[in-house]
Amino acid sequence: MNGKRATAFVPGHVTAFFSAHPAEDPAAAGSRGAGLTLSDGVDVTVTLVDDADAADDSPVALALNGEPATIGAVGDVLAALDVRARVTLATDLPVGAGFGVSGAAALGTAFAANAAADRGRSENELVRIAHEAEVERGTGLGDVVAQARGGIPIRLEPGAPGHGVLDGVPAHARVEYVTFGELSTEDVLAGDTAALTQAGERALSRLRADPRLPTLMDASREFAERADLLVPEVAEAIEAVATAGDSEDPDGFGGSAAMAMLGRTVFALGTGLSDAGYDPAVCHTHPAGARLVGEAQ
Ligand SMILES: Nc1ncnc2c1ncn2[C@@H]1O[C@H](COP(=O)(O)OP(=O)(O)O)[C@@H](O)[C@H]1O
Ligand SMILES: CC(C)(COP(=O)(O)O)[C@@H](O)C(=O)O
Repeated sequence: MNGKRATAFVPGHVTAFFSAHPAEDPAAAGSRGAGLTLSDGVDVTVTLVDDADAADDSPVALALNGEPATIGAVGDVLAALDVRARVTLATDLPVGAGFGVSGAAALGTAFAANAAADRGRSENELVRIAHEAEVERGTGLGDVVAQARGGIPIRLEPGAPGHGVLDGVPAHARVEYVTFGELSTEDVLAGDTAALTQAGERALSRLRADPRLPTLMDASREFAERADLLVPEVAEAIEAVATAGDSEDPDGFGGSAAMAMLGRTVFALGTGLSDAGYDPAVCHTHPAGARLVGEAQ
């Protein structure tokens, strides 16, 4: 066992709305859209493993909150960097529920493996490697570039650095969320995305004309309906938050909830879900993007 290791933190990312833009080159493929990066995220620790210690040919052994797990993009990132490692993910976020955990795992693995194995890649190169892995696995399109940026990213053009163009909503907010279960990103992305993409482009035009949080939330609600993605539990919660929304909310975001793409998850600004009688997880928008948080021999 070589034992050299590094840890990266990557914020979670809920997509408010998106349009899908496939392309042959995975660096050019991606999505347009907008979402919130979250102070709840994923700590990714990469520990190098000597060839002699590796049980088989696979470049990675992955654990998620202490349990063995498989996230294809993580192995692909290690292979791209020619690194063999154990990867451990620690997160409070639900998996498969629209928080971009797979994107965070891929991006955090890229940052931490580069540091642990001293691969000398730049941030843009690492973001591209993680983005390509995520796109090729069909587990996400725009989470990685959003998580590399932080804040409240607007994805104006799809793709990795060199292709994609990002902007942001200059704001900060308390965020509440409740998850009712998983929704398969792979299944939705593999299906017919024409209606979804039309709805996503419309939502993006609205946000570009008025880059403020209330508009982002409103465009997100309209997107979920037009793209026919709303699930009943989430629709009910959005309605309940709207009804309770007249109560005093210190952040002034009363009544604003929307569905996280792609999960059976509702997120609200301020105290929207608490005011509606739910018992949500609470975090904030995250001011910065993915970063290394530690290295050790
Ligand atoms: N326990 C698990 N539940 C769901 N997905 C898991 C689990 N362990 C690993 N995975 C992998 O994580 C991916 C889901 O990642 P995530 O980004 O959280 O979902 P989403 O795309 O909804 O945001 C799945 O594609 C799956 O391969
Ligand atoms: C919405 C999605 C395509 C998937 O997001 P998630 O399910 O969180 O992986 C995202 O990557 C995006 O491009 O906005």
